[in-house]
Amino acid sequence: MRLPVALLIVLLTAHLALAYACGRAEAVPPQLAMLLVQAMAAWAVFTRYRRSPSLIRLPWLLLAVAVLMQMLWDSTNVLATVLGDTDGYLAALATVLSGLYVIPCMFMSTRSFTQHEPRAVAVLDLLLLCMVAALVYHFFTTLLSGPLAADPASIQVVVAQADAIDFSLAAMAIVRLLGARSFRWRFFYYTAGAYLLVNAIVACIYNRIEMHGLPWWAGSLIDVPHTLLVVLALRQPPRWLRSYHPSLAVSQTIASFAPILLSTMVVMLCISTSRINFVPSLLVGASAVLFYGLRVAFIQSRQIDHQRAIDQSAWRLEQQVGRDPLTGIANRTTLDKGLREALEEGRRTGRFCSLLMIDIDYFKQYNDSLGHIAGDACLVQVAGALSRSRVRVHDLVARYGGEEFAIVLIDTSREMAQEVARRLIVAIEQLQIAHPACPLGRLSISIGLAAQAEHTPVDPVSMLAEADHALYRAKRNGRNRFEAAGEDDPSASLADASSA
Ligand SMILES: Nc1nc2c(ncn2[C@@H]2O[C@H](COP(=O)(O)OP(=O)(O)OP(=O)(O)O)[C@@H](O)[C@H]2O)c(=O)[nH]1
Repeated sequence: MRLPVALLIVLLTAHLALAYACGRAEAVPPQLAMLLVQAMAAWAVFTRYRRSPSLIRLPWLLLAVAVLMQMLWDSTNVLATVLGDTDGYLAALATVLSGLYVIPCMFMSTRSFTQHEPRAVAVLDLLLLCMVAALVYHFFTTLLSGPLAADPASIQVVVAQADAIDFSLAAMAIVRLLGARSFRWRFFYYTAGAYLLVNAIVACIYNRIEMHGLPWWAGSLIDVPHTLLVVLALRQPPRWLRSYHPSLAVSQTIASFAPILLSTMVVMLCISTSRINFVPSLLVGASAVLFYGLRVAFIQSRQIDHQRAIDQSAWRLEQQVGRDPLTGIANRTTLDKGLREALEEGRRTGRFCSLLMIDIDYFKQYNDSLGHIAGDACLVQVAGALSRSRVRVHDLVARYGGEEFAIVLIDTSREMAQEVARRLIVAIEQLQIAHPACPLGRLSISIGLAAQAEHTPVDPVSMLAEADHALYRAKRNGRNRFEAAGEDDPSASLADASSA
């Protein structure tokens, strides 16, 4: 930091001394010193660019390009003086560069720089800014050539126009500083905003002094914003910049407002240039409005796509949360919810539901003799067979836990549920899953049945307890069978399903 500051002091002193010695601000030697100060500013910004993480590199690069364009603009003026540019080509080129300098500044102050922004939006902004640069050039050249050039009022219009542009650029950067939530972005807008503001003030003073003839020291004014830029870009950022945190609402409002600033600024510019260049101003102004509309349309369509993707993943997540990961059927949470809804529906409509609790017989022995992997595969097979054997699509087949399953049969009477239970026992038999440790030699299930009645509570716990109790009886009574709750009388006990 010490070396650049020392160099800067040498250059600033040299500028003043050379201007004093030459007696003119526009003399070539002092202007060369000024160009070196600008080169230092571009180098300082470029150093920041190289040190920044990739997401924030582009704005620093744009700021460096803006300084380089100013440098190019001043170099063209120096060259015109050295060559004694009689045809005014170099002066015209300087005017073009003064217009182009606006582009990177506007771009860095109005872009959102988010990765989600569609590429088409960046292209539209760039296109609009190129049109603005062309308009500014056209406007300046019309005013400064031909009959209007002799009129002092023309010069005043150009100066006022330039001031309006410079102060708007500074204002845009400062507004972005107030809305930046990340410290790195705040630091960028702080540096850019301070530079653009001082640049606008200096240009405003310089242009007004120039109208009455420049004193020898006036050129040093142009060094001020560039000196500031070197100091700000190389120095440690001030502390308040770290502690300032805009709220999310403020930050979002400013970020979404930035593109409107660009269009508004272009339309205002077009209104003021339309007095001299009516058709080009009208074209650029209309494009600003049209491009803003297109930008909103592009962003909205991208947001609809994002929303759709979010909805899909939320739906997938919901499915996963309510599913048993091994068998893919509903899990205990979904069962509780589905059973409660079925009970409420039954109570409201009088179309009662039934519940089957299903348990695989001797499953511990199955695991012990064939291993847990085979046990898992067996659970998947049983779950598939139960799902295929349900009566209605709305019937809920769930894994209750371990080797226990449950089925909620909507609008199903006790008699119909008994019929379903019988069918399920047969369906598992038909799977013909060998079970060496089972007396039957193949896998079987036992079922406990509970049917909803007028008095059944809507809370699923009591119905689950009833069905579980019936299941316990089915196990006790020999397995491979079903029992219905409330039929404790052995004569009412339902027959072995295989004999049904
Ligand atoms: N492979 C596998 N086994 C499981 C899983 N969940 C529970 N089990 C096993 O299931 C067996 C259940 O055993 P028990 O509760 O004694 O019941 P059972 O052997 O079927 O006897 P009964 O129900 O009386 O016929 C235990 O050995 C558990 O380890 C699972 O996800 N995968």
